[in-house]
Amino acid sequence: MSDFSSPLALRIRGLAKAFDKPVIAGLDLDIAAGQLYALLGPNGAGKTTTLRMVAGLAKPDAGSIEIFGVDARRDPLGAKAITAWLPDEPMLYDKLSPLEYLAFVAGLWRMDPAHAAQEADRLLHWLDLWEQRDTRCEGFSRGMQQKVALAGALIHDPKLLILDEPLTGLDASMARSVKDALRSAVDAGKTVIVTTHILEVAERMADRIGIIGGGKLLAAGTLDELRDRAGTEGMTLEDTFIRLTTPDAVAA
Ligand SMILES: Nc1ncnc2c1ncn2[C@@H]1O[C@H](COP(=O)(O)OP(=O)(O)OP(=O)(O)O)[C@@H](O)[C@H]1O
Repeated sequence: MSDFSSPLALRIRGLAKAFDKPVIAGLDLDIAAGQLYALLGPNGAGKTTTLRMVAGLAKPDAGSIEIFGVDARRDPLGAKAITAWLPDEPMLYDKLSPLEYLAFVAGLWRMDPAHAAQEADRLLHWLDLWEQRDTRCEGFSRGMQQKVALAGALIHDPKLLILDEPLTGLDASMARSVKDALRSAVDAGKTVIVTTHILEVAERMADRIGIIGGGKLLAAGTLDELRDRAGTEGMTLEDTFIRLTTPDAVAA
């Protein structure tokens, strides 16, 4: 059962991108608003490339991308204003403290400084970084840096939040705290897209899952829908993923 009663946060049609060979070739993808969506696929399937095109960091060769109805190719600034992108290795200015970093990012978005300071307070409390607000980021653990980067991604109150492998390298407790933050962002009305190789994360967290392979969307749906499609009822997402991404997978 598809859930497209809510508006679409992301609508992709016919997306194509080649480097020395085609990576994405005719990708169609719909993601409804207010969900946590996990984008899966084998190594090199083009997940990061797709999401970089959505975030306006790579130019598609063909196709269309709409973010909450905003055409990201015609109106890149309008699309960026409602989108946050968190790469797998977020870049922080590590000589800055979290408060300074957030003020800097807010400045790039030309936010009103008083409003930005309020938002920074709220985010730093929410992400449990308040005690470290004036400490330079350079000494922070990877998980803390990830959370500062997440705060930076959220400071301009984007509707769509895209995170590339947000849990890589985090210990169990930090991973839990990032997962909780993402879930509460969805509960607060945001749409969150994550890529992950940790299938258990997709299995437990995602409202819907999309699997990319061969440059296209191979399958999408809830875990149960994917299992139905793969004929792996009662089996794990890993079994389902392997079934759907092997060369004789069920055609989309
Ligand atoms: N800037 C680039 N120049 C040349 N090739 C690139 C570039 N970016 C990506 N590629 C190639 O595009 C393909 C898809 O890469 P991409 O990082 O999008 O895959 P992915 O699904 O995110 O993979 P992974 O799961 O391993 O992170 C790979 O073969 C990669 O080498």
